[in-house]
Order: sequence, then structure tokens, then C-alpha cells
Amino acid sequence: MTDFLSKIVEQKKQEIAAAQKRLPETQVREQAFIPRKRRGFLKNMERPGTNIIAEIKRASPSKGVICPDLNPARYASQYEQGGAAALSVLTDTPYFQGSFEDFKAAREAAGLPMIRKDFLISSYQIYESSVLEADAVLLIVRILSAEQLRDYLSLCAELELDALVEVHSEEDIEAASRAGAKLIGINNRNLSSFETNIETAINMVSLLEPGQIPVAESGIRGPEDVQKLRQAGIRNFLIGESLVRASDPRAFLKSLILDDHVF
Ligand SMILES: O=P(O)(O)OC[C@@H](O)[C@@H](O)c1c[nH]c2ccccc12
Repeated sequence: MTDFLSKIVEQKKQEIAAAQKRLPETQVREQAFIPRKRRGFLKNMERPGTNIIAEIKRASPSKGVICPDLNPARYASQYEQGGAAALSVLTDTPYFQGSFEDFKAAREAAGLPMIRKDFLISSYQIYESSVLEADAVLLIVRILSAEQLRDYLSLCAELELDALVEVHSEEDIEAASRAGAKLIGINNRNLSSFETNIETAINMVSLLEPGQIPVAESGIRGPEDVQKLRQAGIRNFLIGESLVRASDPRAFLKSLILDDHVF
């Protein structure tokens, strides 16, 4: 595991230990299983055309502060008006300045399905995501064992949470496929060097199994990138920084979706 990933995993272990003291796992589990109406995240990735998961991101380890005063409710509604298929909200605080409060504010402001974006390494966090009323969670293959990935996918299925399974290498894809993952996020960002290259998704998409749905993640800057990825057969995109920095996120989103008729 890279330095950054091992550091953040250590951080998460401490956070989980602290959370367990406030609310024991048996209790969060019980709350998690209270039936909830989910908004259908995976379903929206199966829509025809360009589907964008628009991210609310205040800061990141690679870019530092992007937008510290970001208003999550405002962004959520602009993303919705711009035609996003789903929302992604970072809930990690130390590295991304996100929070559960951001997630809740975005959820109240828009009707789109929402993914909780964090570094999940424990079933505790999956229960927590259900209580938070997430519709989907991110599972990063690189930080999970084969057994964890399988267990968390089946836990998600029981809770009716969709899972976006993140990969960055051929081995990651093999592990994701062995675990039965359906929605596969190919991260264009190398988590050791933080460099992004959209060729990563273009080159790796052919390794997916029939029936798996690709999502290109990170480093997508504009309509040309979306077009290139669409030519490679990818219709789903996770976009953060360039949307947060856009002077008019709604118009920017529309410009990304505009080219649909070409395909
Ligand atoms: O801001 P970008 O380059 O558009 O990237 C968005 C998203 O892909 C990125 O935030 C991300 C992808 N996988 C992650 C895992 C954890 C935290 C963040 C991420």
C-alpha cells in the first residue's frame, strides 16, 4: 500500500475506534437495518447517455484546498439542475475537509442518489453509511482483503446499498471481479504519485467482464475528456475538482452532457 493509503487507513482505524465508543457496533447495526427507501444509484448508472456523478469536494491531499467555503446544498442543487445522474460527497475530514453534515445538507437539497465517499475498511462504516441514508458507498480494492471485499459487498446487498468498487490496476480488477463487483470505478489518479491520466480508464476498460459497468474517476477536465472516454465505451464519470472550480457548475455540467447525440 502506498504511504498515503497506509496513513489514511491508520487514521480511519482511530476514527472507527472513537465512533464505536460513542455508539457500539451492535447499535449502529440495528439502526442500519431499519428499512429505508434508497434512491437507486446503480439504476442511474444504467441510464442511456452520459451519466455524471458530481462530487462535492472542499480539499484533497493532492490539490490542497479547492473550495473551503463551499456550500454543499447550493452545489447539490446546481448539480441536479445541470443534469447530474448522482452526487458524491466526501465525508473524510482530515484529508478532504468533508463531513456527515455536508452529506446531509446535500441530500436535503437534491433528490439525486448519493454515494458516501470515504475510505471504508470496516463493517461499522457500512452500517454508518446506511444510517446516514447513503444510496451507495465506495469500496477501494487496494485497501481491502479479498475476504473484506466479498463480505462488504454482501453486507451492502443486504442493506440495499449499491457499491462502487474502485480499481487502479489489472490486479485490482481481477480482485473486484472475483468478489462479484458490478459497478467498477477506474481511478485515473495514481494514489502514490497523485498524477492523473485518463488513458488509465481507456486502457483498462477492456479488462472488465460483460455485465460490469465502468465509471471513469478523476482528472476529467472538460468535454474533450468526456468524449475520449465515451469513444472507449465509458458512459459514467465521477467528476470533482473541475466541477467545484467551474464558475457556473450547472452550465459546465450541461456542456459535458451535450454531446450525447454523437454516440
Ligand atoms: O476531483 P477529480 O479529479 O475530478 O476526482 C474526483 C474523484 O474521482 C476523486 O475525488 C476520488 C476518486 N477516488 C477517491 C477515493 C477517495 C477520495 C477521493 C477519490
